[in-house]
Amino acid sequence: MTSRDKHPMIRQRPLRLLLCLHDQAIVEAVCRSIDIVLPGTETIVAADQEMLARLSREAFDALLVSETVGPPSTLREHLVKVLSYHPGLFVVPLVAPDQPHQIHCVVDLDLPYFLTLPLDPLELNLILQRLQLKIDHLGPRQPHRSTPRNTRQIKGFIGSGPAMTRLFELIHRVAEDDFATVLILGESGTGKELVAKAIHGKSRRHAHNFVPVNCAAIPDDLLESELFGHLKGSFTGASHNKTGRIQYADQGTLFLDEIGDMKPALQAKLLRVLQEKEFEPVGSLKAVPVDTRIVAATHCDLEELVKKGAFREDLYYRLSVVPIQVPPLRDRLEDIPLLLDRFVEAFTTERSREKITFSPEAVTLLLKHEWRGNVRELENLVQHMAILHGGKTIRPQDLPEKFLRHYTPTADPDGMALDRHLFSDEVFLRERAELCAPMPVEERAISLEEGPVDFNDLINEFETELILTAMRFTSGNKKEAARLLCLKRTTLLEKIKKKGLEGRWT
Ligand SMILES: Nc1ncnc2c1ncn2[C@@H]1O[C@H](COP(=O)(O)OP(=O)(O)OP(=O)(O)O)[C@@H](O)[C@H]1O
Repeated sequence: MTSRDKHPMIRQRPLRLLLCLHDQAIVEAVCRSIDIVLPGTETIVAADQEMLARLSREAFDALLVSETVGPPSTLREHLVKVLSYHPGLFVVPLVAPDQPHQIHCVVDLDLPYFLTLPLDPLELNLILQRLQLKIDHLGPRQPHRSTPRNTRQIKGFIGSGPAMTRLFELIHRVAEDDFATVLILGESGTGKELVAKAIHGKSRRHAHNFVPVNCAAIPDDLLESELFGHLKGSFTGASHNKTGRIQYADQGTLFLDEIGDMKPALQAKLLRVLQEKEFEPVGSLKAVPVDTRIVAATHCDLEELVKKGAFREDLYYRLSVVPIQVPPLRDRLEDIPLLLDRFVEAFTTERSREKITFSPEAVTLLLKHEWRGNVRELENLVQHMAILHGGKTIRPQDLPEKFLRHYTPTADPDGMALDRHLFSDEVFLRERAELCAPMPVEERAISLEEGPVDFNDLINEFETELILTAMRFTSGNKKEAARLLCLKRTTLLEKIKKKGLEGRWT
């Protein structure tokens, strides 16, 4: 009879432990003790970069963690994140007594269990026994991640770290005050439009229209009548009265994306709407009252534009009553596993495709990427992978080249070098191109020897061909075409309209 059989209250559920330890000798010592004290335990060893990703995706009973070779703050940073995302997890840091910052970290975070280095086998065994007891009394482990503390989550909006928690809090507060103008700042693809929609959705205006206008995608001469509307005959081509988008946003929210691209004459007219709550359609002298909340967004440095005289200072101050900064994805890498889950679920369900999963090694590489295109880049990657590898687990060698800078093929048990070419970007693009016939984007040799070329004409022509290609490829599905081109749907719609391309892809 074993010692466990003598204690009927102790169940025999095998445990799952995550070890994030930075010395192979310590890993071996811990594994030896586990084999003796907790036989049958599943032990997973992870590098510190993949620790958070694994904890988000899989269920573990405990984490044993020691400090990386990185800066001294790493252990604390990791522990703060782990404790806030997984409050029920049994966390045991391994600390060196001659490293005061490590001891402070345990004390400050009020961690009940820790081990000191060098490891004392008796101390280790004791901790492991406590772990078994605690877990058997607490019942089954929580599947996957738990909801972060103090987060007022917003449906469909992924974000778990402190910066996103603050953002959600701000969205709720701004939504309650229904008049203040909001200026959303952040790099392209960080989710500025999602923030604007969330503010609208949480405000009392939610039953009315949310009207987005991309100021960069509409030609300057059309933007005024798009926004404010016009009277029949007010200019050549104005064959009928037109209602402006601002009117559609009455009682609702007008979202002015890329506000930094708005020309000064129009800025003055917008300022009037903000100050007087009324506007005049083009060609009319009669002011129309309007009750709309204006939410603007930009990836530009508006203060810099003000200094250069390209943006009105008074409008800048009017717009930025409440500035909201959306953090870039590289500053919130902990969200990547959650975003992956969400985008896989959304894309495969919407397109009736087989699901994909990302291997821990692939996730580790994603955590090292710079994400200049932010969340939109991640969303596009998921779609790219789901098209190519539906039903499979994505391994490092399946990822596009740009993710492999930190990858060592020798560490790849499957021999990346052998099948890398099968999954490259070029193959993906070729497959996609073959499906898309006829293919209007031709190979073109541009020679400057024959004289100057018109840069704008060429770019314009290429843009047209690119849009037509995407529209043909998606059989006229604008939403899907916008995805393939990494554009917002509204931007694509504006471009199609501006260039008169409607129907030309058939
Ligand atoms: N936190 C998030 N959770 C879930 N999806 C997100 C999140 N952030 C962004 N997305 C998705 O990423 C894509 C890009 O987001 P969005 O269009 O809001 O970015 P943006 O900052 O307005 O981009 P741009 O500056 O190019 O206009 C959208 O499909 C959006 O739904």
